[in-house]
Amino acid sequence: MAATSISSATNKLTDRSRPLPLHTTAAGSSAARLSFANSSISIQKLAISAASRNPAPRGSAVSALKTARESEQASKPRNSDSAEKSPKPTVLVSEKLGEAGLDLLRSYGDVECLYDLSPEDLCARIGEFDALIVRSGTKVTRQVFEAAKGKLKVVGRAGVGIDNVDLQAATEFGCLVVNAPTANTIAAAEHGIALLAGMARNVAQADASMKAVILFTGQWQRTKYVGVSLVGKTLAIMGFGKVGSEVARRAKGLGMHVIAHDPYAPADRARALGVELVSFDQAISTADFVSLHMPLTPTTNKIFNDATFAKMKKGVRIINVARGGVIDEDALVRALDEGIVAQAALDVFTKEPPSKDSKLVQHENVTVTPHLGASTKEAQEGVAVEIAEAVVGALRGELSATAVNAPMVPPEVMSELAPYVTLAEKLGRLAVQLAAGGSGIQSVKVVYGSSRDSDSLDTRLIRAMIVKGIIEPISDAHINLVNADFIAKQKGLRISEEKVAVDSSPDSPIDSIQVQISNVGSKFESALLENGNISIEGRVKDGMPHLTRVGAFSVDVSLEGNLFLCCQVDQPGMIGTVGNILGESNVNVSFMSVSRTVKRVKAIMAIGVDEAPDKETLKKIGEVPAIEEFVFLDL
Ligand SMILES: NC(=O)C1=CN([C@@H]2O[C@H](COP(=O)(O)OP(=O)(O)OC[C@H]3O[C@@H](n4cnc5c(N)ncnc54)[C@H](O)[C@@H]3O)[C@@H](O)[C@H]2O)C=CC1
Ligand SMILES: O=C(O)C(=O)COP(=O)(O)O
Repeated sequence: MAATSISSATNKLTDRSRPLPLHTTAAGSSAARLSFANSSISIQKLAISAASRNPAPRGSAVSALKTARESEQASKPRNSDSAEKSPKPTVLVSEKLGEAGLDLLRSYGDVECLYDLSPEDLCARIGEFDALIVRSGTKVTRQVFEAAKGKLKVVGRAGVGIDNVDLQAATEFGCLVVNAPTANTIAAAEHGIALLAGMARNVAQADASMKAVILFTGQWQRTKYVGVSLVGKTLAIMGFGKVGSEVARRAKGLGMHVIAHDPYAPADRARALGVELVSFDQAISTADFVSLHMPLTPTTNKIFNDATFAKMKKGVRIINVARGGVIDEDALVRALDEGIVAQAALDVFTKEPPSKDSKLVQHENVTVTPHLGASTKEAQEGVAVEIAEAVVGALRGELSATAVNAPMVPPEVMSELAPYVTLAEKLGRLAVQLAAGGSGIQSVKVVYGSSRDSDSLDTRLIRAMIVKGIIEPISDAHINLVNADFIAKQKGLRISEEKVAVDSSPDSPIDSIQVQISNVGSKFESALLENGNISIEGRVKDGMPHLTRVGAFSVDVSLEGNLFLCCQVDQPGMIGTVGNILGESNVNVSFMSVSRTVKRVKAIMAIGVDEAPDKETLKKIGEVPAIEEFVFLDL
């Protein structure tokens, strides 16, 4: 058997006492259950936590999987009270959004448009909403997530840049962040080209001066605004992504020589456009025009500063339609004053709007626009629909393709893994209940038996659910795919994964899942392997999760209801004895499996029960002389 290590998440955080500020879920809400998996947990819960107490969209353009809610509604009587009273999800739109997007949102939830909210007002109102849709003007800070008190499930950024959203805080609070990355690309590129050409020919300055001069003196100044030509000049595109590539394409059409710097851009895309990828220094030192198209990140923050301006060709011209923060604005003013930078055309600023006395905005060699890159009618309609679809999809429990802070799990992987999702959570729950109290769980190993190779086995979903199963019973955390790894880290839980090659049908992604907890004692010592790890293993059989191994014992019991594990002397009459005690207390046995390692020495019984036995019943079982140990587990 070949074992392959898949991945691991490690951390050393040990503060177990601090409650995590996570939102509450409607765990157990029937509305949040997936029908296709016979599953008692939901992808909704998993992706965004109980976000789906909502009716199905009416006539919406959202392309989506049929939701659990829809299936459930369909199977309910028409006049079902609970269905009628289900509140619609609430959506706050805090900046101007195209009508088509608003219509789509309104077809699904209750939408409130509250433009120009102050940060305080946003915090005061946010607790009423399941979703928030913003553009670049709303700062979605940690305070906003705190004020949401767990209600907020998704933040939709109607545009590309998500630097105004505190992603770390969103992740910690289990809130999904989605953006609309494609609909404004052309608009931003066209604005970049407009600024490039307008700056080169002093269009804005000439326009302003002509209006002012004609009004007051009637003069006609033609010599002051002599420009520079673009043809044959070198343009450096800094950030060769969607917008950068489109600017490059257009600049080529203007006869410019285009080079680009982007550490992550594929060379073939550049080659296809006739663009040479060069180093940062080569780009800035050889270009006549430098156009910025990278995101604002800690790495790119003020990446254009005194030192970088000093490396530029004297008389360089700069265009920025990306983010103001990539430029040290004071350094740019100095470079303009010294003539290193001849001109700058800026759509974006470190602080928006910039202060009234901004030297940069006032500079005579600077052309400015108030963050208009995405502001075309076409782009705004497109962005609005793109973000509305993503937000509605997220509220319906789908993992959006534009999720910014969650792993993207394609729908086909989701549906294939759905039965294992249930199994994974139950194994996590069982494993943690087998751990002896008092000692913190720090190390969990998950072993997947699979005939697939590691690359085609996407285990993020499964891992998240194991984490959920382990952590939720012992804390107040509510775990979903967004925050599972983060919370595991917070709790000091190291999860390592291993794949063991087995000869099973390639149609099923996973044959078995084994969860091992190391370095803790067990309440049920028979669950320990020789290496001292608590170990349980499960499989999906006929779509249902089964427990198939406890420690070294093979069992086979469907994971439904609750579970007894008994270890007893392997002798006749044990099944009857325990069965009688349960029967006398009206506890119905649903499944039973007996396993032993050595005949007449030791055996274990795994007994599924529909009802939780009372204390007296448990006491009676404990008093059976041949029973060495037993544990009652809540599934
Ligand atoms: N002014 C406006 O209204 C608009 C501004 N934008 C901004 O334009 C920028 C680009 O947007 P897209 O092209 O859609 O994003 P994108 O993600 O497609 O492209 C960004 C590119 O920057 C590259 N990059 C990252 N770090 C870099 C670094 N240190 N040096 C060089 N390149 C680096 C990435 O590899 C990526 O290829 C973003 O900042 C976005 O917020 C986008 C749309 C409208
Ligand atoms: O999409 C982006 O990154 C933008 O900068 C556009 O911003 P806006 O939505 O126009 O505030």
